[in-house]
Amino acid sequence: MKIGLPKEIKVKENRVALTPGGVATLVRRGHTVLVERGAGIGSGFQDGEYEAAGASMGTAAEAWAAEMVVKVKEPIEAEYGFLREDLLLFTYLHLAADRPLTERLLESGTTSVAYETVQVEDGSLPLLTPMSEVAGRLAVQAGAYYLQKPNGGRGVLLGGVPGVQPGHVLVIGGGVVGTNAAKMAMGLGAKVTVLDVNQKRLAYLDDVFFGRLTTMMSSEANIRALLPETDLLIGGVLIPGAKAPHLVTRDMLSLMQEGSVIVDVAVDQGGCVETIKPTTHDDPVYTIDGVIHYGVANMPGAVPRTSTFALTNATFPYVAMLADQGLDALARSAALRKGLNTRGGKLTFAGVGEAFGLESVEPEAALA
Ligand SMILES: NC(=O)C1=CN([C@@H]2O[C@H](COP(=O)(O)OP(=O)(O)OC[C@H]3O[C@@H](n4cnc5c(N)ncnc54)[C@H](O)[C@@H]3O)[C@@H](O)[C@H]2O)C=CC1
Ligand SMILES: CC(=O)C(=O)O
Ligand SMILES: [Mg+2]
Repeated sequence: MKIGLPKEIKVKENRVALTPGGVATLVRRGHTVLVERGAGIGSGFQDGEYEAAGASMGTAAEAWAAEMVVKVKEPIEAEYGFLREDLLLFTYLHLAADRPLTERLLESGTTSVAYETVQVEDGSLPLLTPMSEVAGRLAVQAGAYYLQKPNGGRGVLLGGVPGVQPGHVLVIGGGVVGTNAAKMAMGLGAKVTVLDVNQKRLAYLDDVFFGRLTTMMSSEANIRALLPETDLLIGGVLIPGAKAPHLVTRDMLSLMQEGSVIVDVAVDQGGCVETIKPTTHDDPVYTIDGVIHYGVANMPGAVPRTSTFALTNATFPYVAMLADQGLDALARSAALRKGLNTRGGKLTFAGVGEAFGLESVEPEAALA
């Protein structure tokens, strides 16, 4: 198969979807890989390393002309023109929060497989997990930074010092993002509370962290009770493929202290905080009612050297499956089939259909 690897052009997105090692494996298996010049630079991979791995180097248009394009982030407007009916696109899409892209994928007839909805039998999301680990950990670093007075925050050191209370980190959603955020926050010495609606998850966190954090059922009453004492709120809620529920509403901001910080990692699925909107690494925060909001939708892009390895470790087996088997891979792998979001002008992911009031069909029907 001809596989294209374009350079990411979202603001400060320095990850790349294949390492030179991944390219070498694909070439050994008989595939042709076309890499856009400079695609790996942000992650520390020179063009020469891709050439040595057997790739041809070219322009964005040449990479996009391949049968399958592998990317990291969703196509942004400047890339919409590359979408076409005989293209297989494998990348993060987060369509439930992006109507324009959903429409362009449908109009163009592109076959798109979203990393974040590939789902294995135990219900976990193997291609989202590594980036959620990164983003959960980064959320605490970002939050600690913006809590500092010169950065606009209320001047709280998360770990406190002997004789002074630590900061309080409230994590909503105790999945991968939430657990990694909680670990980092505890590592700094903060007081940590995790909310989830999944009792089993709360029990797991309670067992693993043995009283070092507090778990509570996620409910409006509990959120309202906790907000006045929260210095840093981290949003890590996910209903796979669907728009996130708004658990912190606009009126609740007045319960928070001035200079407290919200990092809503779930922003890529619309966010669990009503007032969050997507921001970029160039301009990551804004303030509403005295509360700093951080809404970067590609947080792992800030640590590309770590993230590219973590992402490609997880994606590569699926890239190889699609390269070797083409669309048959979707027929054979139930996990990959869950990743199918659009095919031949049809929407194949129900959560996206529900977000926009669009009709969706089963992936099997669109592939038949
Ligand atoms: N901004 C960024 O750069 C990145 C964003 N993300 C996003 O972070 C979000 C979380 O991802 P993961 O942690 O991997 O998901 P996950 O599935 O591991 O965890 C989500 C948790 O939310 C819980 N939940 C569902 N409804 C809830 C409610 N009403 N109240 C409290 N908890 C609730 C679930 O029970 C689950 O434990 C996703 O939207 C993901 O796309 C992930 C990586 C990077
Ligand atoms: C999950 C995601 O969207 C990211 O890593 O950028
Ligand atoms: Mg996004």
